[in-house]
Amino acid sequence: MNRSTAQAEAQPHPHHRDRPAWTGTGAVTSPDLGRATAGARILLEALGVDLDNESLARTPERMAASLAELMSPRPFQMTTFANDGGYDELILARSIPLRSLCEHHMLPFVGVAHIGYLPGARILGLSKLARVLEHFASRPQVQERLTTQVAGWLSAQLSPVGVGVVVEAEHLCMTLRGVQVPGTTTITSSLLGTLRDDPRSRSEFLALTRPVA
Ligand SMILES: Nc1nc2c(ncn2[C@@H]2O[C@H](COP(=O)(O)OP(=O)(O)OP(=O)(O)O)[C@@H](O)[C@H]2O)c(=O)[nH]1
Ligand SMILES: [Zn+2]
Repeated sequence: MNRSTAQAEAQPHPHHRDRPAWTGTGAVTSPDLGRATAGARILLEALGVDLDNESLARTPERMAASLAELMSPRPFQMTTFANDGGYDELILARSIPLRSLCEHHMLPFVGVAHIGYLPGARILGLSKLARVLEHFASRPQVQERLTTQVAGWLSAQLSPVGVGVVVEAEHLCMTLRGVQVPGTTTITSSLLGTLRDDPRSRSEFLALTRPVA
């Protein structure tokens, strides 16, 4: 068993260029909750919210803590195993719940991801497919980048034959406000290696990620 840590990636990095290549952009640094609370108070008061009652008095603090929580991925161990049996078919985790924060409005987007790969010499602990999704979702995001970051991470960590990631999500900035189109979901995908280049593998992956009727 080969264990390396993804923990370091979640630590603050003063310079973006110091991050591992697969990190991509957008991981947050250590939050200053005191300053965030003061900022939330200013924001709410400027928006005309009266904080002078028991229920709302601690709302700036809760707001700061909630946003920080949504941007704090849980550290996880990266665990791979030798592909001793020479398994060479798709490994796919379907309908993994997803929550992230739209970086344009700081409102949630929620949905599911289907994450799969065709293994090479190593296979990944299954839970890590969900953990890596949470890892990249827990930061200000756009759905396209989230999708490619998860695929890029799997590719870099496992050197698999192919990788496929499909994300389907509802953006509250689009359904609750702004254009207000409830029920609209956005689908993004990132296919690498054989899953991108070989039409049969590609169709099999995309068929398996379609909603079950
Ligand atoms: N490509 C992409 N766009 C996103 C995502 N999340 C939100 N957006 C879009 O970001 C855009 C920001 O557009 P702006 O015109 O600057 O903001 P806005 O005035 O609030 O726009 P409306 O949402 O149309 O009211 C909007 O079109 C959002 O739908 C995402 O994950 N990917
Ligand atoms: Zn948005």
